[in-house]
Amino acid sequence: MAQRVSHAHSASEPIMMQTFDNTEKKYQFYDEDATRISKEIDEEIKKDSARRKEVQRRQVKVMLLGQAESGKSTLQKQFQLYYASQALDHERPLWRPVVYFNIIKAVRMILDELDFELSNLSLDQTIEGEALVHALAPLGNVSSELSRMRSKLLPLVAMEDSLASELNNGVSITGNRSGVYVRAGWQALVTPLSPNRSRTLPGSGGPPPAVAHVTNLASRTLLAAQNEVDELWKHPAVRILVNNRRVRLDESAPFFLENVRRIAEPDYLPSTDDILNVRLQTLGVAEHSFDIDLAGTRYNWLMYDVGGARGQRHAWVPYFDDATAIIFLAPISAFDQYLEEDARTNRVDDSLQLFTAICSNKLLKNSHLVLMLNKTDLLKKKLAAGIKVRKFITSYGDRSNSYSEVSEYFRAHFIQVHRRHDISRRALYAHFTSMLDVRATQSIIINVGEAIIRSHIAKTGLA
Ligand SMILES: Nc1nc2c(ncn2[C@@H]2O[C@H](COP(=O)(O)OP(=O)(O)OP(=O)(O)O)[C@@H](O)[C@H]2O)c(=O)[nH]1
Ligand SMILES: [Mg+2]
Repeated sequence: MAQRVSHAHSASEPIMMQTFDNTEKKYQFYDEDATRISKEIDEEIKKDSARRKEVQRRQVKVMLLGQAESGKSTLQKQFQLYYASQALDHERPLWRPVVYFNIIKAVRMILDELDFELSNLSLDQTIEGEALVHALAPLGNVSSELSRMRSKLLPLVAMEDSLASELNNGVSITGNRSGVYVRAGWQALVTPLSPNRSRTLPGSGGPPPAVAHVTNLASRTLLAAQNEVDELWKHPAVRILVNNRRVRLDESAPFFLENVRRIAEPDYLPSTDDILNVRLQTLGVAEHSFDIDLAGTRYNWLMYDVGGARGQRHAWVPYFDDATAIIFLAPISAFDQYLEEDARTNRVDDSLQLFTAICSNKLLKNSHLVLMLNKTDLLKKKLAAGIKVRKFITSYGDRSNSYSEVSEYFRAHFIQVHRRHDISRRALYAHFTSMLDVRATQSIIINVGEAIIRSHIAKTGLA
């Protein structure tokens, strides 16, 4: 067996050699070809990687950080208004259900509070309680008047959960005093495709029928109940409760309730002010993208708007290590407020703690840092209404309760945190802002935007 094989082997040797020679040539041919192709692929990979690097170098990643209700999403809208106003216009009709939702939630909260206060009035022995009894006394018995309004408002209030559930992608949420939570990027559900959009958006051609249906129903119900909404908001008992801060409405509620007749019009289209005033809690992280031109070069601006409540903050970290810049928002009007998620923590204290964590975070050591001391308009209003800072922040002591002194006091605290805890001793760019003021905010946006891009250029060596 072995021999036969050996014989067969030797007999076929020349042929085999011949074959081998040919294969060699073929291999050489293949080798040349493969080398050329491989070189081409290498070149392509290099070019592709250079292209990607170039795209990345032109990409500016900005994170908006701060506690819940600090104004992050409002700042995002202001950026959108300045750099991608077409996209905002495109979205305009889709803010309708959210505006309706804001009104309905406020009406429901007022009615709940009226019920609670009027039935517990005689039980409240505190100074505030007695003051309230005293203030309400001249109104006489308002119960029947209020219950008439309540029954007229019932169909409107009944829409809160279905509206929230549609905006919340079908997740049914029971309304409660602390508010209804709406998921991140709700536009994903109701916004048609447009350029300069959030990444999560589908390419649908308009709001799905369920959202459109519930929006139209809310619109009709509001049209029918607008007189009662107006009457309720202007009712002396409600005025007293609001002025005595017994009803804790969302900050934007007065704006919408005062504008209810305009909003109840059947052809209502949300104005820019409406869009800026709307309160919609962000859940998770929403990415927004638009282009910014600076000195003839186009930069792709990626803005990350995060949920600021304590339970949301863990979702921020994965975005930290390549963040070009952090814009930290601290609402300094919140000195008399406490966290919704922890009623013992003063909101300004929480902002200072959060800012300490951001300044000392190693992953953020190379990020450009901007601080916005926001809601200065509300701070001015609160101080003008006689609310004393020292009542809530004892260390404020006997300083004057004037806007200039109070705002400077808060600024100094944030600057001190930065000085003590900043990990890389970088510069801090601080601004006083009022995010509802379009003109003032736009000029800050231009400033901040350019400073961030310049710092990006300096770090990446881009020209
Ligand atoms: N008066 C006043 N209201 C503001 C200002 N900035 C934001 N608001 C309002 O404050 C509310 C909360 O603002 P958002 O932008 O939703 O807050 P946020 O930081 O995104 O909150 P989360 O998404 O929960 O983290 C909205 O109703 C805004 O209209 C401001 O400078 N002044
Ligand atoms: Mg938000």
